[in-house]
Amino acid sequence: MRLESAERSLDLRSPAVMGILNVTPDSFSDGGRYTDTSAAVERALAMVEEGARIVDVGGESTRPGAAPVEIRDELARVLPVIEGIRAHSEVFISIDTIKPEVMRAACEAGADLINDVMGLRAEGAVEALRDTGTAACLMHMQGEPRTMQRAPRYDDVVAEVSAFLHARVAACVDAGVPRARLCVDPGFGFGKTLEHNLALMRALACLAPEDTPLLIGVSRKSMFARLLGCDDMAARINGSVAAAFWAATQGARIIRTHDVRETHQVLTLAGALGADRPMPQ
Ligand SMILES: Nc1nc2ncc(COP(=O)(O)OP(=O)(O)O)nc2c(=O)[nH]1
Repeated sequence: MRLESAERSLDLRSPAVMGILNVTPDSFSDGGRYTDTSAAVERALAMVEEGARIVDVGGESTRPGAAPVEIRDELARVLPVIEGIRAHSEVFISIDTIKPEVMRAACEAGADLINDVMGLRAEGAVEALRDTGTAACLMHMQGEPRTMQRAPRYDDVVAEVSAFLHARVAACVDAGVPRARLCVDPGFGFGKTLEHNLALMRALACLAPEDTPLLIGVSRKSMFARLLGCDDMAARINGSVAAAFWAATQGARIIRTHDVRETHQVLTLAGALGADRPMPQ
């Protein structure tokens, strides 16, 4: 399995680690740490050394209640960082944004993947993907960041999230985007209760369209606070890496994480055990 972009191709026969680089002042777990461009580029290169095969650059927090960011401010945050990483590394770079204008500019600056928590539903987003020739991650969210966690409700969360991911892939393919450039993500914590998140974790192997890589992002999320009783962010790493191991056994191909070294070690173990592929049903 591979994920194709205009300039690079990602081999996903074994799961890839996507290192999170939030260049925001208010991201829920690492906000404010990498607002200086050189510090952000240094962190990106360090994550590559630790085993990241994708670096996910985000300029706008998507946590519940986060303040929206103007296009010009988001561009000012992400473009220098993408250019700086590209000047030093051939690593796959993703841009975590919902705005088509930011997608286009980031891809121009060297990004290979559009990571859109809205599943490319904004007007012009699918066209931006088609025109830039990059890859994309299509994520499910119920509602919008400001309100999504107020009262998430589904008749069948697995069926509804899977149907959404199939529909977004079809929409992109119908618009002329090759399937080989697409991956999908159930969107843990994006309009989901703990029970919804756990149901999706149990059903990972059946969420994505056939031959479409599955990306998951549970790193340090509040689902672990409730389940494991660990409010402290650092204490959530055990749940995060255990979930990464589980996801690999269920066929997930990209694991989005703040803790790159630890996640890479866990996925290396999964590979050594022959466990990083879907278990026979
Ligand atoms: N594809 C994908 N992208 C995502 N982007 C942001 C967050 C939220 O986490 P984080 O980036 O750490 O926080 P913030 O949005 O506050 O910057 N989660 C996902 C996710 O689960 N999947």
